[in-house]
Amino acid sequence: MNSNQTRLTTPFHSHATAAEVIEGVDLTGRRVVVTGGASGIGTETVRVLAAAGAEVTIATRDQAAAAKVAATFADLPGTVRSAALDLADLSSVAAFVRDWRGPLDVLVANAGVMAIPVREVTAQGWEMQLATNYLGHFALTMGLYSSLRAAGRARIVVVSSGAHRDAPFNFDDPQFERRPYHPWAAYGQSKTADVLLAVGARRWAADGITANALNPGWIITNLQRYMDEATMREMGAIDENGEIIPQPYLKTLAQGAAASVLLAASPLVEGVTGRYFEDNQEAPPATPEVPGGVAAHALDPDAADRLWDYASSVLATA
Ligand SMILES: NC(=O)c1ccc[n+]([C@@H]2O[C@H](COP(=O)([O-])OP(=O)(O)OC[C@H]3O[C@@H](n4cnc5c(N)ncnc54)[C@H](O)[C@@H]3O)[C@@H](O)[C@H]2O)c1
Repeated sequence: MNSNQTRLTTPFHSHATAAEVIEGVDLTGRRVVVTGGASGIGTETVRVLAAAGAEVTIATRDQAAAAKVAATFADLPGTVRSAALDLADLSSVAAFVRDWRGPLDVLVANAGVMAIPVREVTAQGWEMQLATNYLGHFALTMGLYSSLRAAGRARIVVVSSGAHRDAPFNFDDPQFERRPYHPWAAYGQSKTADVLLAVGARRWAADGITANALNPGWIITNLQRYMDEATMREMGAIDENGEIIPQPYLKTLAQGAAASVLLAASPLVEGVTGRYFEDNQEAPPATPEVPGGVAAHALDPDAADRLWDYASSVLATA
């Protein structure tokens, strides 16, 4: 959102479900890719889009899990299939792109890893959280650009996180080669990069392609596997027995997938691009006083263009 834009609001409350936000929408014939769709928020996103009639491809490393998910959804009006994709391996991204045929209406860049405790690198030597959450998705988006353009009114949906607020993109040392690695700094930076991906894609508006980012909220999934019990307790997520504490802000999967589905399919956001959503609304600017919101560093168009150039140069040297 820049200063000339009014903030987009929807009739949906923060805990509306994914099914509720696209009630009555018919996605028959719409072709959708959901990365990381074999678990968590991604699976619910797949389910609701296929329930509305979409042809959904789960792009995933785990083919067995994806096959199980697809079998569970066999009775839905749409179709669900799976295809191999490892975002942390450029050759896998290239193979997915090579095998994709025809137009693509919606790309949901959902897959992610969070807070890997010790710096890991990919086959290309890239820091794992940046590579998985952002660089792999950037490569995928670039590779699928002509398919998105061919769809006419394609949408890119990038699943970011509130963690973006703590971490501007560090152009001096994005890969943590000189500064000490920190699991949350790396996660936050990758999620800032995800918002900037949506902002940078405004260059494709003339092709009918829109791109928006979102924070799904806090949902207990496999994502928290690197968080130890002490951290979960500190965050108020679990009690002393390791039981999840019900929180007003904690969301179910059905609620956590709502913003993804809203941005993927709702007519309310037709033509809207380069924005960041939270609790099913376009987020206000983050301030120290109020929790939530979008940090200015994530919507900065200059940073978005600089990051686009950075990612393009990194991919070119791989
Ligand atoms: N759960 C939350 O509270 C929360 C909060 C904010 C943001 N998010 C974001 O939501 C998205 C979905 O997370 P989730 O909570 O459903 O967790 P999840 O762990 O259930 O799902 C993440 C998916 O990404 C896939 N993935 C990981 N690395 C991959 C790779 N290299 N190639 C292909 N796929 C890969 C995993 O296999 C998994 O299916 C993530 O981007 C996450 O950062 C989640």
